[in-house]
Parts: sequence; structure tokens; C-alpha cells
Amino acid sequence: MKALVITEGTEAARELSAGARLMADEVVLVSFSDAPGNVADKVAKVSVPEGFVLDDAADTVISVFASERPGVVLVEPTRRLKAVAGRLAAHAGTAVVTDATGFSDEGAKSLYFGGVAERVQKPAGDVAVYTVPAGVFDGSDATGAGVEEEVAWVAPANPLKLVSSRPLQRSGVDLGKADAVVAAGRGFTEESQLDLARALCEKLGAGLGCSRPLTEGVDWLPTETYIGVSGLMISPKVYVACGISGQMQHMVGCNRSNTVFAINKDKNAAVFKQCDYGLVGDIKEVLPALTAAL
Ligand SMILES: Cc1cc2nc3c(=O)[nH]c(=O)nc-3n(C[C@H](O)[C@H](O)[C@H](O)COP(=O)(O)OP(=O)(O)OC[C@H]3O[C@@H](n4cnc5c(N)ncnc54)[C@H](O)[C@@H]3O)c2cc1C
Repeated sequence: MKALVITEGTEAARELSAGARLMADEVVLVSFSDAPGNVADKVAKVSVPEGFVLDDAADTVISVFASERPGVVLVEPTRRLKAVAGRLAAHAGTAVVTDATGFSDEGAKSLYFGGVAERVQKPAGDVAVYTVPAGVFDGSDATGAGVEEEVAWVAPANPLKLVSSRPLQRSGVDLGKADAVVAAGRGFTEESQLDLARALCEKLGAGLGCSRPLTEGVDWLPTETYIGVSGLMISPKVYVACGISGQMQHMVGCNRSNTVFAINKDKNAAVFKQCDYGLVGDIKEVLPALTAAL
């Protein structure tokens, strides 16, 4: 059986290709960026032409799917590739199993009800299409000749119109790979207070993440750093949730961390039911004290 791996990022290409190797004899990687060498047998390189957007790559990916005829498809769950996965699955007469975090003969394990439960699902059709978050497979296990092939762009009948674009703000830290992540929430009421979290990050060697309101409400941190169901799903060794209430849309992105610490001034905050260690206190007092004590 063949597996198709569809990714935007190089680390995801490594991890998902390693995972695909466990499920199939041949691994074909569809790559939209510079693919890492020797992680798949074949690399189908897709360049998005000027004026088009990656969200519209479904027809191109379907053309690869039609020629390769894979039995299993693993997709990196970026916003754009989730849209591509949905359209590919519809084309293949199946449904996407989203955010699969484990695979066995019984099916794929994934989070349910926003992360408060787990379920095991079998593919709905002949082809299995999974989105797989970071950290499920070990990218260092990926192997393959990496024979590259350019794929011709297939323009959709009704393409999205690109009105404007601006460069993505980069945080400089790959939170998907960080051993420790400090995450700031709406308990931070001024942007300057983020320096308290940054100081703790420095002491811990951690990356700085956040809840969604800090990227989409006030734009204090780059969109790529928010954790949760619609953002990053990460599994660091240590996750420190600071001034975060613990709503499921956020916690589903971090509840696979080895150890979760929470700091919140409200002793009844939901986050305290979902952490390993909780500290009731004001971040303005707790963070400087913690940083000094470390
Ligand atoms: C479809 C959908 C998808 C979503 N996806 C995501 C997602 O991917 N990621 C995500 O994060 N959110 C997501 N959300 C939003 C989510 O529902 C919550 O609104 C959000 O996570 C809340 O962020 P918060 O915990 O920082 O803020 P709040 O819920 O406002 O909590 C702030 C917390 O800070 C505490 N606090 C206040 N001041 C202090 C202080 N001085 N010291 C200590 N503690 C303090 C408060 O007690 C409170 O518990 C989504 C929502 C929807 C509808």
C-alpha cells in the first residue's frame, strides 16, 4: 500500500513521513516548501503560482492522489491544509479523521468534545485520511530516496481572489519542538506584562505561546503562537499556563504535555481541574517571584 503525506512545514514532513512508513510500503510526500531530503520515497513538489493561494491546492493534490492511488493519507493540520484534506476526502468518498494522536488495529485515537474525551475511529471509506498534529511520530525515523518530481498546478474553477498579503510575523521559536512552553492568557492586561512571561521563558529555556485572544483580540503575539483547537496542538515536557482560564478550546492544544502548571488568581478557574500543579495567585506577583527563585 502507498501513503500520501501532505505538509507545509519541514518538521511535519519528517514526522508524518516517518508515521506513514509504519503504515505503508511506499511513501509519497506532497510538499509546498523545500522538502527535507530522504524522508520519503518520492517528493511531489507543488509551487503555488503567482496570484493563487495554497488554500486552492485541493485540485492539484487530487491530481497527485489520482496518479498515486494511496490507501492512507496523512495531512499536517495547518488551517490551509485542513481545507485541502476535507476536499480530498470528499473526492475520495470518505471523511477526514481529525487530529489523530495514535494508531492501532482498532482505529485512530483522537480527542473528542474539545479534548475532554477520546475516541477511536475507523476510516469511513476505502481510503483513510487523517490530520495528525505535531509530536505523534518521531521525525528522525523518516527514510526514503526522496526522488523529486514537479507537479503541475491545477487551477480550481472558482479560485480565491488574493486581495492583499503581508509577511508573517515569526516568533523565532518552534513551539512544536520546544521542551517547555510558557503560555500567556487574558490575565495579562497590558502588553508590557508579557515581559514577565518572557523572563520566565528565559529561565526555563521555554518558548512563549498564548491563548487565542492575545493574538486575535489584541495582536500582542504572532498568530502562529496561539495554542488550541484552532491553533497549535503541542506536547512539550512542561507547559505553564499563566492567566489562562482553561477553556477546552485552549486546553485541547496542550493537554498532551507531560506536566501542566497553571497560575491563575481565581481558585475556581477551570484550568485547575486540568493541570498537574496549580498556583492561585496574581501573575504580576507570582511570575517575578518564580523567575527569581529558579
Ligand atoms: C470555535 C472557537 C475556537 C477557538 N479556538 C481557540 C484556540 O485554539 N485557542 C484558544 O486559546 N482559544 C480558542 N478559542 C477561545 C476560547 O474559547 C477562549 O475564549 C480563550 O481560550 C480564553 O482565553 P484566556 O483563557 O486567555 O482568557 P479568559 O477566559 O478571559 O481567562 C483569563 C483568565 O485569567 C485569569 N486572570 C485574570 N487576571 C489575572 C492575574 N492578574 N493573574 C492571574 N490570573 C489572572 C482569570 O481568572 C481568568 O481565568 C476558541 C473559541 C471558539 C469559539
